[in-house]
Amino acid sequence: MHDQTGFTNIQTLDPSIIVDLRYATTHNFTHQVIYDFTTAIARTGTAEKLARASAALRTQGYRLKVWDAYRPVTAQKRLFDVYPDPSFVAPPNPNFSHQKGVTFDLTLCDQAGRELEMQSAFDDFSERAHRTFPRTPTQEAHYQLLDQAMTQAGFVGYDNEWWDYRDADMDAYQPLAADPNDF
Ligand SMILES: C[C@@H](N)C(=O)N[C@H](C)C(=O)O
Repeated sequence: MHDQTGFTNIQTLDPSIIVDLRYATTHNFTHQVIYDFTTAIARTGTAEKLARASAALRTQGYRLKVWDAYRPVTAQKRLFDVYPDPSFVAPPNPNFSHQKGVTFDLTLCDQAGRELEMQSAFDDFSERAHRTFPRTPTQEAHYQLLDQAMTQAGFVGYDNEWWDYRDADMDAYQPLAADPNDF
C-alpha cells in the first residue's frame, strides 16, 4: 500500500506549519543554494503524520518549523560532496530517508513563529547534535515537547541529529521522485 503513496504539500494539510527550507538558500552548511524549490513535500502518509504532530503541539501553544522535507537525490549528492560523513549526511540513495520523502528536519517554535532554544543549531555536525548530548532544563523541556509529539505521531528520531525525524513506516515506501514546484 505505502509503496504506491504519492507526495503531499505539508502546508495544504496544516498551514500553521512554518516552512523555511534552508537548502533553498545559502543559509546552510554548504553556503550554496542546493535546490530550486521552497515547497515542503513528503509522502502522503508521512505528511499526515506530521499534521498530527503539529495538531498536538498547537493545542499546547507551539508550532513546527520544517527546515527540510523531500530532498531529491541530486541535492543529496551536493550535500554529501561537501560533507561526506555518513553519520551526519547520508550518501545519495533513492531508497533512503529524505530522498524518498519520509523524513523531516524540523524544530519547535512558539505561536509567533520564534524558534525555541535547542541543544545546537541546525546541521551542527558535532556531538552537540546527538540525542544523548546533555541539555539544559530549558532545552530539555523543548526537546521533550517536540520528541513526544513526533514519536506519538509515528516518527522515529535519528540518534545523531535531534532535528531529524523519520517515518516509522519508512521501509514500506519504495523510492519515488517528484518536483516540489508541482505542488
Ligand atoms: C544533512 C542533514 N540535515 C541530514 O538530513 N542528515 C541525514 C543523515 C541525511 O542526510 O539523510
